[in-house]
Amino acid sequence: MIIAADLSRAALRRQLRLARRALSAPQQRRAADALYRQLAQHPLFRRARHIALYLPNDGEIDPRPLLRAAQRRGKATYLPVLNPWPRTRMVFQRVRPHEALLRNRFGILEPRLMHGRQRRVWALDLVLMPLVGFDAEGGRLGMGGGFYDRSLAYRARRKNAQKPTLLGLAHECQKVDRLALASWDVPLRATVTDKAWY
Ligand SMILES: Nc1nc2c(c(=O)[nH]1)N(C=O)[C@@H](CNc1ccc(C(=O)N[C@@H](CCC(=O)O)C(=O)O)cc1)CN2
Ligand SMILES: Nc1ncnc2c1ncn2[C@@H]1O[C@H](COP(=O)(O)OP(=O)(O)OP(=O)(O)O)[C@@H](O)[C@H]1O
Repeated sequence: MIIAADLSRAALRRQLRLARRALSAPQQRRAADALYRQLAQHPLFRRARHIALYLPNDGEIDPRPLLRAAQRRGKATYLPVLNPWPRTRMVFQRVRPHEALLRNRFGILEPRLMHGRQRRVWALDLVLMPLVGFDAEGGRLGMGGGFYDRSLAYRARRKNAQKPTLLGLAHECQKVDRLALASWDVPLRATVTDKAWY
């Protein structure tokens, strides 16, 4: 059975979530600024016209400075929205600067579900992904819902699918030496932290 592996994954998640939640408000602000400086002038960000981001939750590094920069530059910006049915599905929906947001079942802010504003993942240029842990080989440990993995599952079947570029965003303290990849894990092009690119 795979219980031992599952347990260590769960324990790893707990530790890493504690570490990012322990960051103070000023540390979070500095990290968000530093992340912005790592990415805002990078060609992957500058060239992308359709970009998915997220709104920070549970101590995640805050990509809102990048969200605002993308909107200022006239890019289309998207946020993940959980589907009411099937509950395992997540879609990417366009979000505009002062749009009202609602809390989903995990307490994360998201736009109100509107089918006409959704875009298929493979038609996005860049997806900036939240994560709990990462390694330098493109490994990503998420919250455990499998939402990103499922929405990107087509990549495993079409290995040469180039779009979208996947970048993890994280605090430096979320780095681990090596994550065991599950069969459904979709490798990241890189993870960007407040300190470096991996
Ligand atoms: N900011 C952000 N938005 C995101 C994600 C994310 O990781 N970060 N997601 C990435 O997938 C999706 C939401 N996935 C999530 C999966 C589990 C939990 C969570 O907190 N689970 C609780 C227990 C479940 C419950 O409260 O009912 C927990 O683990 O404590 C939260 C979000 C979509 N939006
Ligand atoms: N492509 C897929 N098809 C079906 N089920 C999947 C797929 N990807 C992941 N899952 C399911 O989702 C569960 C959670 O996966 P995993 O622990 O890798 O999520 P995660 O990457 O941490 O979460 P998230 O992507 O939401 O941040 C797995 O146990 C698996 O059953």
